[in-house]
Formats: sequence, structure tokens, C-alpha cells
Amino acid sequence: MEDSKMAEPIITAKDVRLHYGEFEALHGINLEFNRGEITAMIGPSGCGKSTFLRCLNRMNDLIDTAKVTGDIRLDGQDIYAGDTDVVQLRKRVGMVFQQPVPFPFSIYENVIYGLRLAGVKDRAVLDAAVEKSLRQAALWDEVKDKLHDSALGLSGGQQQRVAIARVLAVEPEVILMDEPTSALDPISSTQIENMLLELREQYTIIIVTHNMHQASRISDRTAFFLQGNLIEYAPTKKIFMNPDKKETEDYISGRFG
Ligand SMILES: Nc1ncnc2c1ncn2[C@@H]1O[C@H](COP(=O)(O)OP(=O)(O)OP(=O)(O)O)[C@@H](O)[C@H]1O
Repeated sequence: MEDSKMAEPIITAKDVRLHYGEFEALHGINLEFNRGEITAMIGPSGCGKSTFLRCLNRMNDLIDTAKVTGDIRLDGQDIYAGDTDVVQLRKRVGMVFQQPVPFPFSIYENVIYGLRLAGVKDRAVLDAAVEKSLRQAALWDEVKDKLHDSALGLSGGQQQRVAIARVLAVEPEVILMDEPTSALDPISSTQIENMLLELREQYTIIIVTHNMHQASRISDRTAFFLQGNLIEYAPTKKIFMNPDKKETEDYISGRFG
């Protein structure tokens, strides 16, 4: 991908500030995410990566003290405009969390959760969506004979892939991932990284990670945050091989964080 590809932004963020009560956690972030790319957001604990990620589908609306200012657009539309349908927004911009949280029902019902909420009832449509999303999430072969067993019986890595299939089933344009592999063993993490590489181009993926190897292996671009500021944003190779800023270099080389 990198610079040879004509990059087109799908999400643009301008001067995004976020306060938790009196505390300003983001100090004016400007960032564009390109369609069909994987962007990694890295930085030491507490620098605001997750906070910024949650701004992109208004998950911070759920935190009473959080107040966002600035401008965030999805395909040119202001997602904080008064008439934004937040449910619709979160369908277009899905989210996967650090800890997989399967609902206490079958694998099948977990995957179609969003479709049920959207009122889809046609069994053939639901069956097709389950197979397609589980295949995309690289889980189909492991679970195709036990779709109606409880999702709670799956391993952590499998549960995380169910969570990803649940997001994929509603056909989002953007997938936000907040440290999706940090609770998993190395084999499960690699399976998920390989799956993300397969999904790239079809989806825009924005991933928060503490794992430098993961960021360098799977992402097209990397954004480095420090204390609520975006320090540097560039093609991943540049960030890891030849960053412009000393802070980036210090962090990448493990001098802090
Ligand atoms: N709900 C909240 N209420 C108040 N302050 C918060 C809240 N969530 C996060 N913060 C603060 O905002 C800052 C940014 O936190 P955030 O979780 O976004 O950082 P992060 O870079 O994602 O960290 P980590 O890598 O540890 O997940 C931190 O100082 C944190 O303590």
C-alpha cells in the first residue's frame, strides 16, 4: 500500500479535544484515516489512544464526564452533528474491545446479534451472514459443526474472533479495535493479525496496540501519541525505520513507555 496507492481519507479529525470533567485528555488532534488501510495507534499508557479511538464512533457519549470538541467527519459528514443517528454510525464504524465479551447464548446468535437488532428475520439471510462473517473471521472451520453451542465454551482467541464476526455481520465500513489481541496467547494473536491482513482493503481498520511488532507487521500507517498529543503520523515503515521526531524514536526503541 504505502504511498504508491492513491490514499483517500474516510475519516478526518480536526482539532479534536476531549475533556473528562476538568481534565483535558486530548489536546487538539488532527488526523486522517485512509480508506482500505490499517492504521495503528501507539503510545505509552495513558496517552489518549483509546480515548481518541472512542471519539470515532461516539463511544465516549457513554461516559457522562466526557466532552468532545472539534470536528470528526465520516465520508464528509460531521458525526457529532445534532441529527446524527448514533446507532447507524456505530453500524458503519464497528468496534472490537480488548476483552471478548460473548453474550451467554449460541455462537450463531452472537454473530447475528446486530442483524437481529436491525430487525432481520429471514433465516436464509441470517444463515448466509453467519457463514460469511465466520469465514471472514477465520473461525468457520472450527465452529461450523457447533454453531448452536454456547459461545462461552470457546477459547479466548475463538471468542475474540466471534466478536469480530459479530462486527463484520453488520457490514461496517470502518472497524475500530482497542488492543484486540492483548488478552490472547501468541498463536491466537497471530491468527487475528493474519485475518486483519486478509480484511484490509475491504475495510478500514484502526487498531490501538501496545505491541510494536504487531503495529509494524500489519499496519500501513502508524500514529504515535504522547500525553494527549499526536506526535507523529506517517507510513509505518517510516515511523519504525526513520521517524522525524525524537520522542517517536525514543518510544520505538524502548527508551520509555
Ligand atoms: N472515563 C474516564 N474518566 C476520567 N479520566 C479518564 C477516563 N478514561 C481515561 N481517562 C484518562 O484519560 C487519559 C487517557 O486515557 P486513555 O485510556 O485514552 O489512554 P491510553 O493511551 O488508551 O492508555 P492505555 O494504553 O493504558 O489503554 C489518561 O490520563 C486516563 O487516566
